[in-house]
Amino acid sequence: MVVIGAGAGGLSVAAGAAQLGLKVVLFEKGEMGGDCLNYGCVPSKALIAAAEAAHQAHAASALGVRVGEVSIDFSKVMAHVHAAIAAIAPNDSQARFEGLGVHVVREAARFISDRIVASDSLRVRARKIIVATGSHAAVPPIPGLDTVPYLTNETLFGLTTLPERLIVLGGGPIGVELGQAFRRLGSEVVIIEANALLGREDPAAAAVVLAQLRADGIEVMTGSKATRITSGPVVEVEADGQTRTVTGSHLLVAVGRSPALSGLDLDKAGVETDRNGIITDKSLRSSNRRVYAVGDAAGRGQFTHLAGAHASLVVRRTIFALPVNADALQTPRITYCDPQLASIGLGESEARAIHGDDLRVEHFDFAENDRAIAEGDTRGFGKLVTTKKGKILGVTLVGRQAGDHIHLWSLVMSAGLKLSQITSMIAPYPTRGEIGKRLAGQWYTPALFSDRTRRLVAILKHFA
Ligand SMILES: Cc1cc2nc3c(=O)[nH]c(=O)nc-3n(C[C@H](O)[C@H](O)[C@H](O)COP(=O)(O)OP(=O)(O)OC[C@H]3O[C@@H](n4cnc5c(N)ncnc54)[C@H](O)[C@@H]3O)c2cc1C
Ligand SMILES: NC(=O)c1ccc[n+]([C@@H]2O[C@H](COP(=O)([O-])OP(=O)(O)OC[C@H]3O[C@@H](n4cnc5c(N)ncnc54)[C@H](O)[C@@H]3O)[C@@H](O)[C@H]2O)c1
Repeated sequence: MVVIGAGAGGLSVAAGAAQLGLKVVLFEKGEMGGDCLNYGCVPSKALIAAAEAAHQAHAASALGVRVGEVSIDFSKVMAHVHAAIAAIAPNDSQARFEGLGVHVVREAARFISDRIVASDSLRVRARKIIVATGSHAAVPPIPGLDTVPYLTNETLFGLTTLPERLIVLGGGPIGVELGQAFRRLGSEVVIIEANALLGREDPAAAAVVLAQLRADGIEVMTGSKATRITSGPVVEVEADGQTRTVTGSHLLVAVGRSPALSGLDLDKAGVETDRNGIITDKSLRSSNRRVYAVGDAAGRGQFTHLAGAHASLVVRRTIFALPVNADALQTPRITYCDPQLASIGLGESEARAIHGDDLRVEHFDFAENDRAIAEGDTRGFGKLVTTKKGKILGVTLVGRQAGDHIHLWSLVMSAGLKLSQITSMIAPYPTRGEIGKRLAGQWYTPALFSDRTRRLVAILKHFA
């Protein structure tokens, strides 16, 4: 087996296949661990941890805790970011994978034919080839952008001084997480978003995040398109037919991701692609029956946990010849801003577009959750969307640590559990996680306390 790319997806396939006794050649042209370890999840969450600590220090006075003046030592913050990468790196290292029996080649790979892959020093004829080359920051064709220096996720974590005024282009998960982190570390931040902030998520949940970003002092411009960029950087922005300029000290481009497929010579292998990535069937197989795609390169979503899920499907399919279905995966999505926004399955409007009136929506505010009250942080809510018969279609949670509380729903949806199984669970008190059981319980409330049930109880009491 040949695996191209040693990120979350490629490493998981390589580890699984090698431990099952296959001969595996793994090509990696950059850092072992790919985007997640080096330029994505790990450094961003380490930066967010520092920003959160600064924010909590400021917020402590509301709970009666006085903290002295809070100041940021940016070089120490960055040292923490790089220490987190270094602590996790051994898991993804060349030495570890060679120890598992993988032949690791630190070179760029490309297709020579439908089953031959080559790098500068090696040529391999493979039975199965897994493309796990990930994605990179999309650079939009905004006039002038190519004439000014700008940051992407690949260069941002190399900063040695805190940006004075950071302009963030794009209000998706990357722009929101990093924009808020830099604001809380002391930068002035402007987020320029062409449409709605976190536009793929429930609008009411995104509004809770938007309110917090503004309370943090971030200037969030929604419905605002960057139309020209000149040095400064100065960004010309169009909104509601008006043009205004935004000036900063640094510019971060976070307007989406493009699959990293250039230089692979996929046409020589007959592998078809579209703008999202390699076109695959439900078993993640491409138009070439020997070639599979996983992770960001497969264009089915961009999450480390999804890349890992793809890897296990590909191992099952290619090694055990078992049927698998990547179309049926239920993938949780979490934006690690504060408050966190976590969701799985369909949002309310998507569900309505598919199921029309055959829909029920349960809503529960953290303001009614005892733990949230005790913590003095009642921002956010949970929303459960089902069919009228109770089939679970999706869940959105927005609030402190919402990401940890979407796990329940990930299990429920992937295992096809019923709402009644959630209500029969004992949820420990007082936890924010109780919101899951409350949403499920609320679904039964109208039927439980209906006139019909009362009439039934009136009859039963004569026999009890
Ligand atoms: C700032 C940021 C924050 C993120 N935060 C999160 C998060 O909190 N949670 C989450 O789930 N996801 C997060 N993501 C997304 C996550 O990083 C990606 O979904 C994940 O890394 C995809 O894994 P992958 O294996 O598909 O690709 P990658 O991790 O990108 O790995 C691909 C590898 O292939 C190599 N490669 C490419 N072409 C070739 C070639 N021709 N030959 C040899 N090697 C090649 C690359 O060098 C790279 O190492 C974040 C992304 C960013 C940018
Ligand atoms: N916590 C996580 O799991 C996490 C964190 C970061 C990234 N990711 C993954 O990486 C993906 C990419 O994130 P992203 O935020 O770069 O992309 P995105 O596509 O999710 O959001 C980009 C935003 O930029 C806006 N935009 C596009 N062109 C613009 C322009 N010219 N001017 C102003 N705004 C413009 C879009 O409207 C969109 O809202 C995510 O969708 C996610 O799958 C995950």
